[in-house]
Amino acid sequence: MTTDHVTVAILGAGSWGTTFAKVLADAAQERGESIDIRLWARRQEVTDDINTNHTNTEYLDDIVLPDSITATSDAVKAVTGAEVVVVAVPAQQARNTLADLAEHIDSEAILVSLIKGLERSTQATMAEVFAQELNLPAEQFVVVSGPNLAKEIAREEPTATVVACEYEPTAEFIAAMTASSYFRPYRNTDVAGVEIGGVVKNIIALAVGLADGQGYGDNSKASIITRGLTETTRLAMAIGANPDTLAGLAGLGDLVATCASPLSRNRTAGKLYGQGHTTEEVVGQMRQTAEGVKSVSAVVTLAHSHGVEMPIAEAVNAVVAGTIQIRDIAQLLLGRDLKPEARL
Ligand SMILES: NC(=O)c1ccc[n+]([C@@H]2O[C@H](COP(=O)([O-])OP(=O)(O)OC[C@H]3O[C@@H](n4cnc5c(N)ncnc54)[C@H](O)[C@@H]3O)[C@@H](O)[C@H]2O)c1
Ligand SMILES: O=P(O)(O)OC[C@H](O)CO
Repeated sequence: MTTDHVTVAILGAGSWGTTFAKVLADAAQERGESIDIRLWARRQEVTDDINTNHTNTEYLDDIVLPDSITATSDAVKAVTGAEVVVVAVPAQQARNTLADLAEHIDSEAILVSLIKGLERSTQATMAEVFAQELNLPAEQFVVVSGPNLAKEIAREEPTATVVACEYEPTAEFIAAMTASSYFRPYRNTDVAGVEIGGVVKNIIALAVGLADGQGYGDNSKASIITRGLTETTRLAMAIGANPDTLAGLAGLGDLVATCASPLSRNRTAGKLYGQGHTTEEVVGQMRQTAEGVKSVSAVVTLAHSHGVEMPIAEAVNAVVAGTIQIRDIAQLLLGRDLKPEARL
């Protein structure tokens, strides 16, 4: 696999899909290689903004996008002939999006998931959804996940990430396509660990936002982050992941970025809950995807099926479902049986 003259389709021209297009374009330019990036946007006004002004103002303000990115509202046109297909739609839309395009995606194409969510109705990871819908071998599935707040990356602020594939040469290829002066990818073969890290950190960020909305300070938030990492790691190990992955960029790294940043949509949604808003009100106010709200019930169901204890995720699930009063959460978590700190 060579990185020169690659044709890439990106499905989803929101914050991260558009930013990732810029990452690929800038990396190719730095290597002195050409790349053809077709970004699929559902709405014509987004397509027009990208093609005419080289901006995606709705999601990325006045960030200028490289010329090698073209937008189309025709998803079939975007994926036809693409050697790499990147998927950046919300998790609950992944299956339908792939099913609609399955016959047009090249059987040898590499599929890259940027998604940090589980499918709510099946508790499937994106690795599972992609494999089921495209009959995709593990060697062709890559997940990219890490402390990657899109707006910071679009401004070319330095960051690292994880590019995971069970077949290391594929991860190596996608890492080579993304590496640039502001974006440093590390390879990993632990797809399950990388995916779970990205999914559960959104739920922990909701909990941190909740604490914020309640007016609690840094001790409460540090406690949630630390114990949140413990329960994330427990779930990841139960589905066969390597605990080291969760101590890395796709676990701890992303957890810190998301829980600390006012840019995080999950943390912002959590804060609204903490201020007393209902799920209907929170979803109504959020203009972008907060995956944790949709994924939390699936995470809790998955944890139950593996006999894994996840008290913070359980509490967030109860808040999202509207079955608990916000003021009762602290006592729900602090009133549990005392036990040794042992991490796992
Ligand atoms: N924004 C970030 O900083 C960031 C970083 C890393 C990972 N992610 C993950 O990337 C994924 C996408 O997030 P985002 O931030 O780009 O979201 P976003 O809300 O900014 O954009 C989502 C995109 O999906 C499209 N979309 C919405 N519903 C759709 C449907 N029914 N069918 C097809 N397309 C649909 C939207 O039009 C939009 O283009 C999420 O899983 C998120 O967790 C986001
Ligand atoms: O804005 P959030 O909460 O979806 O988080 C964005 C990224 O996942 C951070 O790595």
